[in-house]
Amino acid sequence: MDIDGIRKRIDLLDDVLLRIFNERARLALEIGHLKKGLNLPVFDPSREKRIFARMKDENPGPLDSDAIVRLFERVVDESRRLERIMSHADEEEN
Ligand SMILES: O=C(O)C(=O)C[C@]1(C(=O)O)C=C[C@@H](O)C=C1
Repeated sequence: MDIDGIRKRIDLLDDVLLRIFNERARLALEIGHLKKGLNLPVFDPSREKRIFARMKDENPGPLDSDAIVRLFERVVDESRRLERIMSHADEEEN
């Protein structure tokens, strides 16, 4: 396949990633609301460790374990950020 053909396939995958990143973020926000109601902290390091360990175990490559962990750290970091923004916005409303 030529470069344009491969780029079209990458664009399609990027569309899927975009949808999935946002769907994941929405679920993290739901957890954020529940945690707020239960007075639990946003940051759950043991849960994050389990996510990274599971993704390393399931990783088929060619990305190596370090790359997978870096990517998921980024994703989870953004969920945490969103949960905190939502939590502060709730506080300002009340
Ligand atoms: O599972 C949670 O407790 C979440 O808040 C979601 C999430 C995630 O993005 O997966 C985000 C922050 C936590 O530190 C752990 C995991």
